[in-house]
Amino acid sequence: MGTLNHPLRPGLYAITDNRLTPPDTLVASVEAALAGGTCLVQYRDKQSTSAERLRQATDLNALCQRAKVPLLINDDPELALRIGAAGVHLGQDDVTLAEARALLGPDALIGITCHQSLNLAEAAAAGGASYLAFGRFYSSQTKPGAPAAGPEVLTDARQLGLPVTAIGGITLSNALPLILAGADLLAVVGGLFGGSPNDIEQRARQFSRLFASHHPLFTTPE
Ligand SMILES: Cc1ncc(COP(=O)(O)OP(=O)(O)O)c(N)n1
Ligand SMILES: Cc1ncsc1CCOP(=O)(O)O
Ligand SMILES: [Mg+2]
Repeated sequence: MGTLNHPLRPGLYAITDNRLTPPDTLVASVEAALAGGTCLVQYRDKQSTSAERLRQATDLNALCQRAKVPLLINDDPELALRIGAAGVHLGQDDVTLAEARALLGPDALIGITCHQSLNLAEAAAAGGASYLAFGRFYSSQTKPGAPAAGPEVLTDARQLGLPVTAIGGITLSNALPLILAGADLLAVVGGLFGGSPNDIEQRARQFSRLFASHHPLFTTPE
């Protein structure tokens, strides 16, 4: 996964969601996910007002900084810049990678959605992306219309030398084939934050254990 000095560690990538992590439970839910070994967090919120997004992202950034885990903001490089988040995740219809890189600078983490396309991944790698995201791999209640992908793209994308992320309908029951196919990060919404909030830490820990057992570069944080 990437080079030795790359700040991204392999493991669970927790993504928030208005429905499953509403404002009143957002911080506690992410705190539980971090306690279970989550190694990357994305604030993804397409419904709240700008003021609410600013407050929630600020709270999450403080939490993630304490845990020494990068926080990325979905879609919104300006919000990432404003709160000093580690970076952004961008899709093919969002602000371009070049614009985000110009705004956030060389050290920002910028992840790019590549759906199931190695061509999109090559373009993202050439443009300076920090990781490549593929999916959806399974049916997803969070984003049902996302284009489908198969695990072979994860294997093929490893040749590009960047961390490879899988997303879409991932649960503890279907995660392992994606790690074995080459995923460095599993980006999860429903499979982590769906179900009982009391079990978020335990679910995160079980995802982390899958990486510990099956990913060659998995390390536990200091
Ligand atoms: C890790 C990760 N991968 C893919 C996405 C999807 O991004 P995008 O295609 O821009 O869709 P939205 O999330 O904005 O609906 C993601 N957010 N994170
Ligand atoms: C944002 C996104 N992009 C592709 S699938 C997806 C949703 C992931 O959520 P879930 O883990 O609940 O399927
Ligand atoms: Mg987007």
